[in-house]
Amino acid sequence: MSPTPTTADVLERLADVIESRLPARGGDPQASYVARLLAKGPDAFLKKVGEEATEVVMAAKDAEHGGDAGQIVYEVADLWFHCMIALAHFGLRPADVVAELQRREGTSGIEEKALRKALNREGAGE
Ligand SMILES: N=c1c2ncn([C@@H]3O[C@H](COP(=O)(O)OP(=O)(O)OP(=O)(O)O)[C@@H](O)[C@H]3O)c2ncn1[C@@H]1O[C@H](COP(=O)(O)O)[C@@H](O)[C@H]1O
Repeated sequence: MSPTPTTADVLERLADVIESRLPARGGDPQASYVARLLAKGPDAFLKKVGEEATEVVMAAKDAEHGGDAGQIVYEVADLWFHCMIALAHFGLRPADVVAELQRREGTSGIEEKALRKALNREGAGE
């Protein structure tokens, strides 16, 4: 029996497939949705990122009013997928995002925001 794939396995495998669709890797826009978006360039896939983010918001608002929470999963999957296309275009991997989240682990958002404000004030010579 094959082991259950971890979240990281699935993201890494998808990132490999997306990378294989890059124009520099010979991705075929006739045969692949990812290759088609990558060939069109950043405006095309960034537009999709914006649209999918809006769809996540709409699904969450629906769920708040008694709609199906499963729809949020569906829309977040679309959003992550299109974000991964953007990452691939810029030579980045899901592991880079995970590393950034790991770096933030244990730092309260409130603390981090206060530190950022203090640094900005210092930078402005206040
Ligand atoms: N995870 C996905 C995935 N999620 C969503 N989509 C596609 O994303 C597209 C956009 O979704 P929308 O809901 O916005 O659909 P739409 O409004 O018809 O799209 P547009 O006309 O605006 O482009 C749809 O065509 C979906 O099929 C995906 N297409 C591919 N993958 C993965 O990427 C791999 C490579 O795909 P290809 O490059 O197409 O072979 C696949 O094997 C999958 O693992």
